[in-house]
Amino acid sequence: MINKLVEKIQKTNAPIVVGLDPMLNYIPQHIQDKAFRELGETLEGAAEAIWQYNKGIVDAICDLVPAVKPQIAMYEQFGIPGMMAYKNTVDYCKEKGLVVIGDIKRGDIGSTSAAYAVGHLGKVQVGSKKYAGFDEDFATVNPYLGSDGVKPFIDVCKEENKGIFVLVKTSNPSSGEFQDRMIDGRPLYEWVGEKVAQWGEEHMGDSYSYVGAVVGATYPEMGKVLRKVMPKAYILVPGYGAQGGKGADLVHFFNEDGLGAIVNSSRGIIAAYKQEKYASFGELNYADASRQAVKDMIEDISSALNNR
Ligand SMILES: O=C(O)c1cc(=O)[nH]c(=O)n1[C@@H]1O[C@H](COP(=O)(O)O)[C@@H](O)[C@H]1O
Repeated sequence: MINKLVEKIQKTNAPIVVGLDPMLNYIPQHIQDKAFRELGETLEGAAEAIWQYNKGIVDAICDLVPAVKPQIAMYEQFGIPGMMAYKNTVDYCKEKGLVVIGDIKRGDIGSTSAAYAVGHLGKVQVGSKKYAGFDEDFATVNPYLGSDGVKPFIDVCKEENKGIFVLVKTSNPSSGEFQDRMIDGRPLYEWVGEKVAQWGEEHMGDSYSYVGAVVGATYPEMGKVLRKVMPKAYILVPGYGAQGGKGADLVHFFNEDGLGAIVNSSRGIIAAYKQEKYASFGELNYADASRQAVKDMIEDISSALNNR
């Protein structure tokens, strides 16, 4: 999967992942009205609205980008119907040839992590049969329970040729509360980055590891250090757009070959039609606004990389 991701990034020339983090208040009124007419103002109605909204966006952007990252919380809040919308989204994106990064941020004690890994990336044994559950291509993993929580994911990744992105330095304002704490003269995120590089050696693709890292666009200086600490880890970089990250902040997350990082934007793309810049598209053409926002993001990142 890491090889497929790298190939698709090279083919599209777009080191970009579109975050599918649907909130009801981003969903155009006509989509909500139709779903509520059919299914009522219910969890089912909300899930249908999310699914139709996602489908419109995916159809509009699937030829431009290599990957999408559905954030499971946005679906989970709508209970079982929400989870069905998540699964439909994962399957639809895969059908469209997109690499799917399930943003599930799991991590627990060993046996529990193993169950999460099987449920999202692997196959569960039922009697003599095996079934895939959610079947994403990659998942995000929280490593702060230590190796026991991460290793089961790596084991499943080896069996299934799938990958993970391990949280190293997150984009949120309070991420430093714990992650920046100095331990033996180095911040905790650097220790975690070093561990990611070691875990990564266990499962290498052609040029990058199946074990990637998450480092927020909002901390470019730390990104620069972490790029060197984990030379073979693909870095998933959230925080672009809505959280303030810009193309110019991102250059050090990439290796000299222009590879090594993939930048996420969720609200900045999927709710683009709500921004003044794209308002002329109108609510009905929300997906065209998302397409234009993707093109602008590609341009912003390529020109930053060309000018470095
Ligand atoms: O793992 C992530 O994707 C993630 C890590 C991180 O440090 N910061 C972060 O924002 N994210 C996710 O990236 C997405 C950012 O969304 P926007 O701010 O709307 O682009 C959300 O799905 C977050 O959960």
